[in-house]
Amino acid sequence: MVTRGDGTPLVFAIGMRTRFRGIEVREGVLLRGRAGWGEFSPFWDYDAAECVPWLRAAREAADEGWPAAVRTSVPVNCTIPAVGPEAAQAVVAASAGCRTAKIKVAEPGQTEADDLARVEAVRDALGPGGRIRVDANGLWDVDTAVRMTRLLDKAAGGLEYVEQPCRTVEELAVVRAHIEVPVAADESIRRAADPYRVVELDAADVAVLKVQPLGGVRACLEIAARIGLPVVVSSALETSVGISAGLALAAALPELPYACGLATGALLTGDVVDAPFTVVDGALPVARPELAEVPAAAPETMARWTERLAAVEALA
Ligand SMILES: O=C(O)CCC(=O)C1=CC=C[C@@H](O)[C@@H]1C(=O)O
Ligand SMILES: [Mg+2]
Repeated sequence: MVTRGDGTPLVFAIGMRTRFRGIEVREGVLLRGRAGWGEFSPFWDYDAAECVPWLRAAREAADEGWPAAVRTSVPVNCTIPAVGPEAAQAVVAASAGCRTAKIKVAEPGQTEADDLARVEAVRDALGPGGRIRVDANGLWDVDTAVRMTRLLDKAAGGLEYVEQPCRTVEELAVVRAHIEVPVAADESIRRAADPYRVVELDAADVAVLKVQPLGGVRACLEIAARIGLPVVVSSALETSVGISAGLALAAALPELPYACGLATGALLTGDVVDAPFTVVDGALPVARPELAEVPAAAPETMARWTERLAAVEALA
């Protein structure tokens, strides 16, 4: 495991610009190997066993590197947290040419009217040619998912897809049978014992692939080759170290029919590399940036991650 000069692991803690996925600080550990740097940064609601693929992804990045790229640039979507209409339009305006927007909906404590207003505002900012997808993170029941997808489809002037409208694969299948909007499976793949059940149950049109939760670029390429659905690459809100792994996956996929959710560096107030990824004309370059001087995290944060890493390494 890489350490700072004094033998402590390289733990980072970076503030989020906006609360997203219930977090306000993004933490993790950077590992160095002969191939470069890897990022191990599972969210804290993952237990040690669920963190094993995250560690495998970090070790793949650090020790092996990634398969050959078939493209040098990846189109990306902008990611819009559960913010008000004006703030949502500001994200689109600052997205440096993204033609696709993914909008968080079904945020706990917010109303359906909040979601409809946010989606309408994004369509207004994006213009008629842009693509809009929404992500409910599995928080709707089936009836709400059917009703809200239809309403959001109208508010958006057409949705590209609805991501994880309900929690279970069975529920996704029922919703999919009752709506016109394509369904993208995310948690039903990355937190599932069997990621292929979404196909067995005819529950999704699109598969979302995230490198860390699914165990690395090669593991994701295997799912992409076997699942028989078009895939979209999405981040786990990583620093540019972790994003470079997502870009390596997007670069190695034979087909890339959707803009990828890899511009999430915009959600962080800082980074761990000298030249953080910056969107140009709605795309990111396939690259592996050099590490900067990473400010030391607080002692209790260091201790927490050192303990977590040891616990997961014991299972890996
Ligand atoms: O896909 C994107 O546009 C950005 C990444 C993103 O939306 C997410 C990252 C990590 C966990 C979730 O909060 C969320 C998702 O569910 O896809
Ligand atoms: Mg999602």
